[in-house]
Amino acid sequence: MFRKEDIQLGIAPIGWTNDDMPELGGDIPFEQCISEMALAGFTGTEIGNKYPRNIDELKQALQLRGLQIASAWFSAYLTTKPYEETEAAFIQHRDFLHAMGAEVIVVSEQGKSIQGEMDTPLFEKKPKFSDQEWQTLAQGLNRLGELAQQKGLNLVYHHHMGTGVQTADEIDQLMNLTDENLVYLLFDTGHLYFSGDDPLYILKKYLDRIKHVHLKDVRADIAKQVRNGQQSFLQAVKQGVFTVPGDGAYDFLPAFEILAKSSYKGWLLVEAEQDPIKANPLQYALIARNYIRDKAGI
Ligand SMILES: O=C1C[C@@H](O)[C@H](O)[C@@H](O)C1=O
Ligand SMILES: [Co+2]
Repeated sequence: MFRKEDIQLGIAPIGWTNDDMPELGGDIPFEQCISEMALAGFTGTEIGNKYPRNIDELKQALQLRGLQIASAWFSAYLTTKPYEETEAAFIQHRDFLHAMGAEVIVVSEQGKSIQGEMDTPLFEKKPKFSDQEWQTLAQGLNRLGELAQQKGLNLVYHHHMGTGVQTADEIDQLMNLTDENLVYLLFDTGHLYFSGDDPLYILKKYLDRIKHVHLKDVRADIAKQVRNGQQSFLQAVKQGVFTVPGDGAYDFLPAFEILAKSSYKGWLLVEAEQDPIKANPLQYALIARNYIRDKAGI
């Protein structure tokens, strides 16, 4: 279905160790994490907090296992802090990713976000941006997008549960307000499904602006409990709302077909944060790898 030369397959470290909740997988060493990624058949990864920040050390550890850095998450605070603060941090992050050979920078606006708050109900307390905040966010992202391109990278915006850019309407708003040649989109199946939106609506509408993909599946019964029980994002993750493709409720086949027919070239990155005690990371990485081989033909 996909042409092998167009696609690189990666997996995020968040199934081994969760940066937001170190109690999930805090004891799993970095080397075990990246060795198991390679063993499961992946050739790339994003960055977790256990990864060495020394460029040569990180490159060597990855090269030994045939892995590359696909990208790394960047938290922007454009709506709540002076632009210059976000810009200074972004430049450092960009230069690190450039040195690591990545081609995209994952950006998420964390101003007003509740995704890291353990007791804040996800659906009831979801932030909403004012008109002024939307303008500030869009202008700031355009400027960051330009900075990314100065080093040959593209900014891909990560819509995310518990943030001001979560729903399909909010993604529409962001895409309308930002420059299509500076701000691109990261398509994350799990966040759209959990939000109650149709991932295919976003995929089809913004196919030309999607430059990075996170493959995340959802356990629908847990998603429903979280919504009805007024639980937080972190509580949802702890309970196992997310899992790898092939283990949850989302059928990836239509999305794979659309991407394969499009001009998409880049990463498909499995990302399934869950408790590694309940879901053995190597076992789940293999479930994902086999599912992708079966459904996407790569
Ligand atoms: O891309 C992501 C990065 C994680 O830190 C985040 O919480 C997760 O849900 C995600 O999609
Ligand atoms: Co993601």
